[in-house]
Amino acid sequence: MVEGMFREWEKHPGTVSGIGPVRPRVSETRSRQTGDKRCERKALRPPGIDWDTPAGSPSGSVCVPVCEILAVREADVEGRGKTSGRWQRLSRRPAEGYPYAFTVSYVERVKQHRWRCRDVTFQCADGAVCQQWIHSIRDQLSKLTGRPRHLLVYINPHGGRGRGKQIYEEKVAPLFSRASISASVIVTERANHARDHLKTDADLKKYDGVVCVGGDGMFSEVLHGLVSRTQRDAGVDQNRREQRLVPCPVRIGIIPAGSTDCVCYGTVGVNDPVTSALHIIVGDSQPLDVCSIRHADALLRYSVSLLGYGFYGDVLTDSERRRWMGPVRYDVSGLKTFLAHNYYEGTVSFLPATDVAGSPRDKTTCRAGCSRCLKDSQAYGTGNCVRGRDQGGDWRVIRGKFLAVNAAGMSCACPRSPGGLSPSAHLADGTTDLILVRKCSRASFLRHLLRHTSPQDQFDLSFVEVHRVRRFCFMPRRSEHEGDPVCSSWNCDGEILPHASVDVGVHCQLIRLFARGIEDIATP
Ligand SMILES: CCCCCCCCCCCCC/C=C/[C@@H](O)[C@H](COP(=O)(O)O)NC(=O)CCCCCCCCCCCCCCC
Ligand SMILES: Nc1ncnc2c1ncn2[C@@H]1O[C@H](COP(=O)(O)OP(=O)(O)O)[C@@H](O)[C@H]1O
Ligand SMILES: [Ca+2]
Repeated sequence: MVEGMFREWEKHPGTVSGIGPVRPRVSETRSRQTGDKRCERKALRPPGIDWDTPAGSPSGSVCVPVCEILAVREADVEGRGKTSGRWQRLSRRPAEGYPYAFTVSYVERVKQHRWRCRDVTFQCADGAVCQQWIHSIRDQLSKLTGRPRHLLVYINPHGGRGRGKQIYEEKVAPLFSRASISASVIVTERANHARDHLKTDADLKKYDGVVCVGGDGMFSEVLHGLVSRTQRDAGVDQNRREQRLVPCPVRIGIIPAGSTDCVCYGTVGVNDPVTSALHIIVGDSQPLDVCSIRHADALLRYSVSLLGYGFYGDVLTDSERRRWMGPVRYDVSGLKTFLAHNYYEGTVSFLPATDVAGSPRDKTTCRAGCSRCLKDSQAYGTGNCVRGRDQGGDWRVIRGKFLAVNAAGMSCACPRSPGGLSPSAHLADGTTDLILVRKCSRASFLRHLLRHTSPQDQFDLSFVEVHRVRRFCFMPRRSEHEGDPVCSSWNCDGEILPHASVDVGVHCQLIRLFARGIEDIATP
């Protein structure tokens, strides 16, 4: 019976609609919105009855890849279904003669890279058949490797608009529990709480992933905690440049609840907590390059998105005093910094990534399953980074007065700038895009800034240059006149780095996120 029933499934692995003689048939397509979740009632007909539609795609049928099924559960036959612990009426009374039912939750793509959890309930005449469906779907799900079962979650209760806890409890925890994922939750009590806990105390063997609920600053804490812990466990001294860093075995999930959320936005395509929770549940994996920032050979910090000196450093320094304003602080500080129009003198030396096919101006964006990341990382080696100063090619040196020196390890797309600082940057190719904005008039700089908000090329300006690099160094010029604003600080993924002189290298694919890159599909 079971074999007959699922024979078709084996022929079409990964699709529910191919189950065969008891293929789900639509009895009603009316759906109703319940917050983020829609309920819909469908009927399963037993073999041989009213089997009029040819195989393929009967009208109204659902075809869901198994890897996008989130959960399956028995449904109540009295016309009520169980949702998040609360009883809830389904849209229709059970069809006559079909007293058994089960509900499948699966991923539905909605607008702009957003995912939603959709429920469909199938009715069934026979209780044993119903159980076989449930067991078979569960069996298929259990064969999917890479789905997390146990997660360690850190929530920053003060990030963004201060809604991290609420977002987790209302939008994320119910999805995790539906997918039978257990979560140990820590609400942080101070800055660096998550970093320190990961560095020393957390029993990482118990978890398949670490999740942070907050902004880029909170992500940065988890990044530092995990990378340091991994190196310590592997006996690697991260302060010694010549040591190759060991990639982190534990994936990181980001539930966006911050002010910019650019790491989430640039790896998922949107900063939406439900979408990110669903990417975690299906066990996505996206490798990410990590820059190490050193000063006099000692490690200062790691960064994955923006490393910005001058304009973005000054915006961040000013914005820290205005935290009480919430995310709008960046606009206020941005305007103030723009009007101040400070420039900084210094020397940038860098090692161009001549061995990669792409360039920052080639308009080939990094998308889910990016072949360029795959090719370039294989050639370069995971965790690898150019170490010796003399290793790997010809350094270039540029001296000048800069409004901004930025390095974008990924696009840095965010709601403010959907293309980001470097729209063609790759998530996992082992390079970072070094953007130099030379001193120019306010009007010219404004033109450059405004282009971040449109498809226009922000690099196509005489005072801007961009290079894809493996490593770079910045050395500020010392002041000769007292009172000159000689040094800015670095904005390192949204954290202030008070050093001006730095040496930055890219470690190819040092970490992995519960994401898949931005999907290149037409959404409904
Ligand atoms: C005139 C409009 C110009 C818009 C230009 C937008 C460029 C935006 C590029 C943003 C790159 C962001 C990279 C991410 C950095 C984050 O790691 C980091 C931390 O995030 P978290 O708070 O979530 O922890 N965020 C930031 O450092 C914030 C950077 C935001 C910069 C905003 C700049 C606004 C500039 C406004 C200029 C106004 C000029 C108006 C003249 C009339
Ligand atoms: N409980 C806490 N109290 C104060 N600061 C915290 C706490 N937890 C985390 N932080 C710090 O808050 C800063 C901002 O966090 P983040 O989640 O990135 O929000 P935002 O995007 O609004 O900046 C980070 O530097 C982080 O280290
Ligand atoms: Ca990169």
